[in-house]
Parts: sequence; C-alpha cells; structure tokens
Amino acid sequence: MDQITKEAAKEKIEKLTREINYHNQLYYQEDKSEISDYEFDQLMEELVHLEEQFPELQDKNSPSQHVGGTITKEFETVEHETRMLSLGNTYSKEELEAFDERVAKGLGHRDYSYFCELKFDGVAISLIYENGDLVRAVTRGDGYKGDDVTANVKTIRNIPLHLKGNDYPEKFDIRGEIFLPKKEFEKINAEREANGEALLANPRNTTSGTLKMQDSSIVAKRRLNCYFYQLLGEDLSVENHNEAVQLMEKWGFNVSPTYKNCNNFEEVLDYIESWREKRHQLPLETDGVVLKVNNYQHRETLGFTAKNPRWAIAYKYKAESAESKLLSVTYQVGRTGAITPVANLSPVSLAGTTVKRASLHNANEIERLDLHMGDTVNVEKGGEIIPKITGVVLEKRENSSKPISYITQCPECGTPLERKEGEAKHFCPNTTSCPPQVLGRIEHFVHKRAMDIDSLGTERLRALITQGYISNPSDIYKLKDQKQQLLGLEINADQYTKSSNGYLFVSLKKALFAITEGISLASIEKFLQSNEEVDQAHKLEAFENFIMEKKNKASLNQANLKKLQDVLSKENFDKMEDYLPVSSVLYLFLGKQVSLDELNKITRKKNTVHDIVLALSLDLTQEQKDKIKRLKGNTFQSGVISNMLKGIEASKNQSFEKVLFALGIRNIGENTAQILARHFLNIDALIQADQEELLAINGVGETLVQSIQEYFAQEKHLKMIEELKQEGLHFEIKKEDKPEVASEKLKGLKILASGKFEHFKRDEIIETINSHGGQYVKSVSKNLDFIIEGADMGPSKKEKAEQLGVKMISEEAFLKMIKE
Ligand SMILES: NC(=O)c1ccc[n+]([C@@H]2O[C@H](COP(=O)([O-])OP(=O)(O)OC[C@H]3O[C@@H](n4cnc5c(N)ncnc54)[C@H](O)[C@@H]3O)[C@@H](O)[C@H]2O)c1
Ligand SMILES: [Zn+2]
Repeated sequence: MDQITKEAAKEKIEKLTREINYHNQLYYQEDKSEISDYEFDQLMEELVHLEEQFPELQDKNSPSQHVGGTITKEFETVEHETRMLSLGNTYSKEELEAFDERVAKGLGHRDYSYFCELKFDGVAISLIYENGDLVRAVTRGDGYKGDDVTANVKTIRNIPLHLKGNDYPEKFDIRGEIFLPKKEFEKINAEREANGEALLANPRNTTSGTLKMQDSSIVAKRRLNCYFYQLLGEDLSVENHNEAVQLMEKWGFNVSPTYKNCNNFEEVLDYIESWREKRHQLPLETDGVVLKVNNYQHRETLGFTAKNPRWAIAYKYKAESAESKLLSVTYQVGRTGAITPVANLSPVSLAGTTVKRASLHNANEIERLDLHMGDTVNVEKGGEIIPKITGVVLEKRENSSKPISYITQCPECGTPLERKEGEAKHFCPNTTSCPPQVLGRIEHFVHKRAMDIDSLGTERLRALITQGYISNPSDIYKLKDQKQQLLGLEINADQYTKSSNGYLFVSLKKALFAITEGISLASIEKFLQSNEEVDQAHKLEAFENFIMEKKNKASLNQANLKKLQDVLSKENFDKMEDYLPVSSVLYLFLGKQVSLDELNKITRKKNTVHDIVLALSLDLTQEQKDKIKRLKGNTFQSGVISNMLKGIEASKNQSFEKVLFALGIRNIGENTAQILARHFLNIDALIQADQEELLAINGVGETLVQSIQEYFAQEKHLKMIEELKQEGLHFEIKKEDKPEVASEKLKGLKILASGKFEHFKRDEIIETINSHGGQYVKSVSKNLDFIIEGADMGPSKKEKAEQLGVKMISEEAFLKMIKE
C-alpha cells in the first residue's frame, strides 16, 4: 500500500469506521445488507491495515476490536459465561498460509492438525443444557452478552429439548449456527411473490429476522434448522475438537457430516477445493471453510486477539465474477406498483449458468454504481443469489457515454412515478388501472383462499387485463356476456416485455418464427439454446447459417432476416437479449401500409400484437394474417372460455368472510376478515360501523380502522360492491356459519392469556373467551379484568401485570369459571 500521512490516515480511519458501523447496524439490527460480504470485508481489511500502520490511531471502540452485533431491547439480556467470538477471515491462500505460519510459530512445532468445517451462513447461537435439559438459548449479541431467544429456539425441531442417555455433564454450553434451509427460503419467497409481498433478500437475513420475532408460533412455521460446531464445559474429558464433535453427535445434536480432520496444510487446501462447487448442493448456504486447530492444549497456547481466536480462521470463497456489457436498463412494475430497475447485459457465463440480467434494486443503486449506458460492468453470482452488478470497469468506459437517467413515468401505464420520503423505491401511483397493479389485486381476489377461481390463472388474467376486459373484480362476472369477443383473444404469456419508455418487445423466438417459413418453433428454440452465450447481433448472424443449412425456403428466409437486421439497425431502442421491438417485426409484414414511425408510436400504447393490429384497422391479405398469427401468442379457444366461466360461476358460493378477504382492503387478512364477518354478519353493518365500534373488537387496531374507513369512503368501491351483490356474491353470513354463543359467563370482561396452556392452543383460548362473551385483549393494561397465567408466562408481561396490580388466575381457575 502507498505511504499515507498520519493526517490522511486519521481521516480515512474515521470514514471507514463510520461506514463499517453503518453496515454492521444494517446487517445485525435490521437484517439487511447494502453491500456484499466481500465488499464489507474489504472495508474491514483496509481499516485493520491502517490501524496496524498507525497503532496510536486505533480507538478502543473501533469495529476492528469487537464483534459487530449488539443486543436488542425486545429480549432479556444474558451474559455469556464464555465469550462468543468472531473469526478472522481471508479470501486468499497466501494469507491462509501466513496464518499457518503463525500457528507453527506460536506452537514452536508443526505437530498439529486442522479440523475443517464448512462455514455455515446463518446466525450463531449458544445453548445451555443443565441436567440434560435445554434451559437457555442466547444470541451472540456483542460477544459478551446476547438476547435470550429460548422460546423461539425451542420451536426448532432438531434442537433437542431433553438429551437421551445420561453420560453428559451436569451443565454445558453448545454452540452452533441456526439457518434456514435453501428450500424453505425459496418456498417462503414463492409464497410472498404470489401474494405480491416484497421478497426476502437471502436465507441468512431471514434467519436472523425470524429469530428476533416476538411470536414463537410464527417462528415455528419457518422451519429453521441448526448445525452445531462447538462444545464448552468444565468436565468434558476430551482433548481434541474431533472428540467433542463425536460427543455432540452421540448426544443427538445435529452436526453437518461435511467435516474433516486434516493432517497438514495441503489437505486443508484440498478440502477447500473439494467444496468450492459441491457446497452449492448442500441444503443450506455456506460461504467458506473454517479451519480450527484440533487440539485444545494447542488452542490454549495460541490464545485470542480482542475479537478472534488465534487458532482458527475462515477462508471465504469469493463469489464468482465476470465482466459484461450493460445493454440497457428496463423497469419492472410489481403488483404493488413498486418499480424495480433491471440491467440487461450481454450474455456471460457465471457459476454454471448464462447471465443476461441483473437486478439493480432501485435508483440509489444506479447512482451508487454511477452506471452509464454501454458500461462494462462486473457481475457477481454467489450460489443461488440473483446476479448482482458490483462495479463498473471505468477504464473501459467510452467518453461519450451518458449516465443512466431514471425513468419518470411508469413503463406500463405512463403515469408519473412517485417516491415517498425516505423510501428507496419509486412507485406508480395509478392503482386503479396500471396493469400489473390491477393484476395484483385481481390475483388476490381469485386466490384459493379468497374467491377460489383457479380457472383464472396469472396468464389468462394478464391477457384479460392488458386487453381491457378486466380492471376490477366486478368485471370478472361480466365476462359471461362477452363470449364472442373473447374468442381468439391473445393470451400474452411471457412473450412480451416493455422497454424503459414503454415500447412493446416480443421474444426473439417468436420474432424469428414469424419472419421465417418452414422452420418449427421447437427447432428455433433449440437453435437459441445452443447459442445462449452469444450476444444478440451474433445470434442473428448465426441464425443466417442455420437458415441456409435448413435449405427449405432458405433464400426467402435469408432475405427476410436481412430486412429485419436492416430495420433494427435504424432503430434506436433499448437493447435486451432475447427480445426484439414488435414494431421492427411488424414493419416487415406491413411496411407499405404503415410507416415505421407510426408503428413505433402505436406499440407504445398497446400490449399485444392483437391489439396493435386491431388499432391499425388495415385491410390485410391472407398471407399477412398468417404471418401475424405466427407472431401472436396462444389465443383463447371456446373450451378455455367455458371452463373459465364455469369457475367464475362457482365462486359465487364463497362465504361472506372469503368475499370480504377477497376485496383486498388493506390490512384485512384472512383472520381479520373472519373476525369482522362474524362480528358484523353483513357488509352494510361493517360499512356503517364507526371507529368506536370497530376498536372495541378484539384484533382490531387503529391502522385497520383507518384502512376500513378509507376503503369504504370511496364511491367506486361501494359501486363495485353493489355490482357484486347484484351478481349474487355473499355479502352476509350464511345462517349455518353464525358463531355459537356458549354462555355469557364472561360478558363484559376484558381478559388476557399469556404463556402455555394444557387444555388450549393459543387460538382456542381466545375463541373460548369470545364464545363466553368475554373480550380478549392483547397487551397488559390496568383495564384488564384478569390475566390467565400459563406456564412460562413472558417475564416482562408478568412484571408489568404485577406493577399494575392486575389479577392473575390459573388455567384451572379459568376452566372452573366457565364450567360452573
Ligand atoms: N454485507 C454487509 O453489509 C455485512 C455487514 C456486517 C457483516 N457482514 C459479514 O459478516 C461477517 C462478520 O460476521 P461475524 O463477526 O459473525 O464473523 P463471521 O461470520 O465471518 O465468522 C464468525 C461466525 O462464523 C459462524 N460459523 C459458521 N460456521 C462455523 C463453523 N463451522 N465453525 C465456527 N463458526 C462458524 C459463527 O456464527 C461465528 O460466529 C463479515 O465478515 C461479513 O462477511 C456483512
Ligand atoms: Zn403504472
């Protein structure tokens, strides 16, 4: 590194400290990362290096001197008997070798082995067992003290609550890594996507967020898992780590079978190489290898630094990275109206797949990278994570290139975008008619747990929405009067996309199919697959050879391809691998009748070829019609239509609570819909309910009241409900669904239940209270009539109840009360 003055070093150290603290805060407290682990580790390394050069500038609070996490206010704080440390890490073999040299020097000999394990990417946990029972689970926190998350950890299935056998010490501390299996993570995200919710970034952050939840029953649903890797205790009678690992396995702890005791450094390197690729097949994410000196005596000799053991180090796999060219930035509009910019890249092969697109998250990210059109960029892909642009290769930037300017209008509907104060994402505010947003609402409406119309899948809905047949739920029930118009309508699946300024693009596959004759779609698909790693211009060149080889209609096809390339070279569109502007293709077919300019304009307003052709209202020859048909997507046929209408008709039987849920009123989930339906019995009573009446219902808070009132204040919603009523949907509870009242023994009483009960699950006790006329209340206050105290009642709740002098009764007493 260059010489640096002390002044400059001081400034740099302060800057790095601020940055690292900022990212630590995000990572550990908010479970987010704005930069990759590698970038974070680079910052830390730079800081350590400067502090080594200028030891007098090292602050005792420097992030290089303590582990990055802290404790939270939500849980009880517990002090660790043995500190929980971090690990030194490196991405280079040279530094790993230097580590080995330090170990050899520290011990004064080379008679030691390294126990190698994979570095599991999750959240560290310390479990205390006493007499074979799990008594406490504590997070690493700041290394000295952490959060008591016992209740949450107890929901993890393969963490033993009681140990088998009896040859374990009276008390010991076992440490491991809690993680979310990749499959579970994907499942959660698939569900979130279907519900139009924001996706979770990665399994580690999700694990960390889950562990900090206040409601253990939600934690239980997340299916966390744990691998153990350290055993601590007074009388373990083992001398080496490998023996401890055997004990852990014997006592029933989940240990990853991937470990290996390596007798020399060569073996360590082999171990590292052998897992570099194979680790992606493991059920969880891993980011490196941890090597630990196996012998405990040796460990003691080597000791610790302020933050790390001197007898262990993590070798981290650097995410694979490659250079690619930025072709364009397009923008996706999510079902909630959130805009996500996407980088379209020239194809590059990375970690076993061809990458052509990368998410750019939001405008800040584009600014942070200072992206210019045509830039050469570094793309990274670690395991299963979506590819990411990590930086620009500035030396390769062309002088004339312009910075990417973020769009100001929605590419789907043209509405000016908005950005709320403090939010990173831009939004399209046109909730009523922006197609993806309408789709989000309608998908919710037809969802299995709402109106349950499974004959209206995403593809069909999108077609009906973009072509103007559906813009709100009541339109669904009007489809039965439009059978004729629906016939032959395009189901525009994935073959279309829109450019950043709203021009319609069609898949290259369809385009090539349409401009040629005598070549099947399947063989075009095959051709594209085998040319996946070639950029689009070269793909078209290769396609010419492909045409010539086919011989059938070769010269005609070749001429058409030439014409297409010609038109493309004149147009100045966004470039996207695998897509072409619809206008360029249509121009080949309609050239004499419409100008390219006119075509361009119209493709900006329309969403399918069908719509464009309709809008042009030209006299077409049969040949033209045939060609256009090849460009279109699948169309609605009569079988599909009648199946669709049948499903719609059947949905009219759904109960009031399902209909209420289906309306998609903000903050009304399935449970709330049920509560409201049972309380009000029909929609009119709900519409008329005032704030006081709503707030009196258990489970209804102020935000919900506000959403309800905002929703019903809008004329268009009332009109739609009226229309749906006319169609015969249930807006009142059916007789047989009315809740039974067991007694009025608890009438007027405000009651809370806390802890675990023998005779009830959580929902059941609430239901029981309600069915006897009582009112369940969520938090401790002096307005409570009493609290039913279960086993392991939350200590903070209990303390507060005692302070306020709220009466507490046992489960038995409660049972007696309602049975009497
Ligand atoms: N991207 C960001 O913004 C950001 C911010 C802060 C931290 N980080 C990442 O977190 C790291 C710092 O976290 P850290 O202090 O927890 O260190 P670490 O994750 O690099 O190493 C220590 C941890 O490794 C875990 N571990 C996994 N497998 C293990 C095994 N087999 N044996 C022993 N331990 C194992 C343990 O939980 C232990 O606490 C940074 O190096 C960086 O990669 C990233
Ligand atoms: Zn829009």
